[in-house]
Amino acid sequence: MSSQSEDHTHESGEFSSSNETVNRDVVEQTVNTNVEAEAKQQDDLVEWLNSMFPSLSLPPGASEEELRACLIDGTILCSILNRLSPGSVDEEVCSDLSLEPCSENVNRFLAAMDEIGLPRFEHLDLEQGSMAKVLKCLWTLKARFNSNVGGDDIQITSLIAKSGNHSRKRWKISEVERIEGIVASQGDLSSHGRLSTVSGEERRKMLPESKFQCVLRSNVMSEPSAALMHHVGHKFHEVFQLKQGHYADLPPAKISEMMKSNSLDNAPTQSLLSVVNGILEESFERKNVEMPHRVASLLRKVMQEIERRISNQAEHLRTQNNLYKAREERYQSRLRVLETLATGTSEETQIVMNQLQHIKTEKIKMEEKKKIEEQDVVRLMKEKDRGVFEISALKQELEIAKKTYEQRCLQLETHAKESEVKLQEKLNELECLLTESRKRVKELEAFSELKCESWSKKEHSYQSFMDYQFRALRELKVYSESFKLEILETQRGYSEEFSHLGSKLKGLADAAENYHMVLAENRRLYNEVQDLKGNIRVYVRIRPFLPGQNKKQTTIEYIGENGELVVVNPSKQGKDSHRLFKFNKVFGPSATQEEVFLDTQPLIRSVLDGFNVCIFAYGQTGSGKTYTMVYKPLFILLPARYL
Ligand SMILES: Nc1ncnc2c1ncn2[C@@H]1O[C@H](COP(=O)(O)OP(=O)(O)OP(=O)(O)O)[C@@H](O)[C@H]1O
Repeated sequence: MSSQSEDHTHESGEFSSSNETVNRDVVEQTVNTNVEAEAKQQDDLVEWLNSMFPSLSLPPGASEEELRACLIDGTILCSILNRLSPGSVDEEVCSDLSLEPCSENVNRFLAAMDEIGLPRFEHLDLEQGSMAKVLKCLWTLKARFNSNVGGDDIQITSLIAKSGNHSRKRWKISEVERIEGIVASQGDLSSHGRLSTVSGEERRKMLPESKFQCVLRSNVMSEPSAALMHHVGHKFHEVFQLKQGHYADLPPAKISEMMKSNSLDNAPTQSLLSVVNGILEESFERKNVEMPHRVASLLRKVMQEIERRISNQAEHLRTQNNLYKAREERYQSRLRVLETLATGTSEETQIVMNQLQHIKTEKIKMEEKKKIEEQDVVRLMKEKDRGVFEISALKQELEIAKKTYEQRCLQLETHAKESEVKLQEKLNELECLLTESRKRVKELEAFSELKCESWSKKEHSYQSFMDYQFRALRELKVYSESFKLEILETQRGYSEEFSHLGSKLKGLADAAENYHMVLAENRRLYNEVQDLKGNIRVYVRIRPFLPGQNKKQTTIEYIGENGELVVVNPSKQGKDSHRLFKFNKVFGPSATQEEVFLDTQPLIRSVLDGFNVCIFAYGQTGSGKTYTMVYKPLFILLPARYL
């Protein structure tokens, strides 16, 4: 298959040997070409299968899946092989193929293919994925076995060579003989140029001849055609028919004729070599006898012809080598293209695998969902049973309720009849009451008439009272007018008095202003007096004995009115025992808090006048400093004008 597509590509020139960088267009073209070729091969296969097994009735252009469905059980495959090569698969087994597992049939077919030596496929190729390998196998089978005697002979030859002895065991002897007969009928394959398609190893097996003879048989030795051989090579045939020692006896005219003509060019190489061998053997036999000049010339001429052919062969081999190299490069580029395609296909396969994985995941989810739904169904069935049970219970309850309701209705009807009787009685009573009420209404109407009369009398009396009040009101208005006149008169008198008092008040304000001036002067004079009394004054207060103290141990001997104080010192004698001190004032033990405050009161007045004053107490602990300084009713004694 690849060989054909390769040839096709080569013919159409889609791939050139210099196409190192394969661009996308070329790739696409190649792919399209391959796809078209594969589609054609697939159609041919379908046609072939239909021709072999009409019962299959495969549609033209059947898809791979249709072919897979047809071939997957292996029956058709075994039948094909038995048709092409009867006995490849056991007939008895084949007749019972329907009872065999599918894989067994396929196994037999694959084993037979292995024995024959044709390319096979794997089970997986037949079961899933691309059918390319399976189709390729069938195509090869068709190509190899379909070629009969008049068909592609070299393919049959190749098949035999490849199959070897191993495959012959399975093949019928008659079949092998038939094909070998075909090969034998080919004669000299080199003359037809068909051996070139067979590999060197196969060629060696097929033609176990000497290397030299193989060279002679090669088509690249510029052998003359059969027609030419028939036309001009008869002379060499005659020479070849000569017995040893006769080359020297050939007439010179004949040798000249052979050398002058184009016979050498057209003679087969084998004949030329036979001539050389003959001449050489003859010269060896003659030993010391000199070879005739004409024979030597013929030998030289023949040798020159052989050399020319060998050089042509070498040139041809070089050309072939270059051709093979070019083809190899072309194959390399095609391989790269196919690798690129394979990479793309693997990516697509990866995507498909991912999608498959996704589908599997979704399938698992769906199964889980289905399980949940089944559980729901079971639950719903249970709920339904429970509902049915509840409905039956409710029906029973409804029956009971219905009976109860009927009894209740009967009771109510009885009660309604009793109530109706009672209501009738009540109605009678109410009619009696209505009659009585009407009587009362009449009585009340009479009473209301009486009341109306009394109310009319009262209205009359009220009317007279109102008239009296209106009269009194008019009188009051007259009085109020007179009062207004009096008030105006009084207001006038008051305004006169107010103006008089204003003049008096102005005089008083003037007097008060003079008074303030006098008062300021007085204050100034007062503070001047305080200054004159002394800015620093020292007072002494003698604390009385506290309860529990001995009153006889006093050191105060004399307290003068003018601030003199005499203190006695018992530890000293004479004049030094008495000391006289002079202060602004001395308060004795009997002096009260009020007395002390009265003496300091002017200083506090000076403070209120804005002068700075400081009073502090000095003395030993417990001498009465706090007692003296703290005098709570101090402000009560301030003169009223400073408050
Ligand atoms: N003139 C007084 N008349 C009666 N009791 C007094 C007099 N002076 C002081 N005392 C009494 O003497 C005691 C001591 O007085 P005070 O606490 O005033 O002394 P002090 O000098 O302030 O003492 P300290 O320096 O420890 O504060 C107090 O119990 C107080 O009542």
